[in-house]
Amino acid sequence: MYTLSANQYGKGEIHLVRIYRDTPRHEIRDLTVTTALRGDFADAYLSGDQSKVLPTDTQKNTAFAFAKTHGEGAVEDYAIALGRHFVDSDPYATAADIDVLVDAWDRVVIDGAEHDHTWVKRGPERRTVRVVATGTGAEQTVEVTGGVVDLVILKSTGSEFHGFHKDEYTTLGETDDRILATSLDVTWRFSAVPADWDAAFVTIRTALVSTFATWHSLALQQTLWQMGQAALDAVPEIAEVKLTAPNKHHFLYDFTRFTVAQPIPNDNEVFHADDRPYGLIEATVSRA
Ligand SMILES: O=c1[nH]c(=O)c2[nH]c(=O)[nH]c2[nH]1
Repeated sequence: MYTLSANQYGKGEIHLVRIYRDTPRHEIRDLTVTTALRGDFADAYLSGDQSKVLPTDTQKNTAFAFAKTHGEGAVEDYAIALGRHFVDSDPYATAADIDVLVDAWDRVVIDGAEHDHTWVKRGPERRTVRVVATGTGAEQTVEVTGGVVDLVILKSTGSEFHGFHKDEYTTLGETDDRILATSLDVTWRFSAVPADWDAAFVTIRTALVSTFATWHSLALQQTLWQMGQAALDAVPEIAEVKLTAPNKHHFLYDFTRFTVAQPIPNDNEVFHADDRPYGLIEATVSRA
């Protein structure tokens, strides 16, 4: 009467910190890893037979072990090794999804000199890596998606919004000068392996941020379209960019309602930063 249409299982948000301490100047890598296996696991649900289930606890242990044994390259290399390991070694897994959130730490600077082993967490922005490893041997495919979440960005001018469609419920005023602010979640799908995963991330992030800053915006929609194109221009190894952008509205505070003797001017200087609701603007930009 019913069918188990889909299932997957794994460990959520394995928070692991790897310190590289081969020299007095240590390095830190702060990862939050989520694993998910797909494959011949229906019995675990349908009859309660767990004989094919590699425990999520084991998946967690493997994530920690690989931080040491496969942690020398980029985060992408680590995630690829972990994903491949699960599909190569688990006879019941046909696919493994590895999602990684990377927290950045900035080195403490004392009297102009970077400290060797102390950092301050940057946040909230985090780099993301998603690896989907499917199949084994010659049939194996590995898809890599890079990205960034919670990239909060604001420009105080260079943004307009007017000429929009209006109906009997429209109250929004037109503007040729407003704050444009968002918290970007962006992913980009790799169609080829870049020479340097870290350099690809920096190049794409720079393209996104500088386009947001320099493009004179007629709407957040138009800005996203420009940012997506800039990312594709910057790194040939990516095939598609998905952008999700809440429009973090900043409303000019209305001082004209006050009965003060001297009217208080507000020439785009004082805003109410409204956290919700927000416009939610999304776009996927692909190579034609
Ligand atoms: O850039 C914008 N796009 C919209 O679709 C929209 N709608 C709205 O009320 N403000 C804005 N701003």
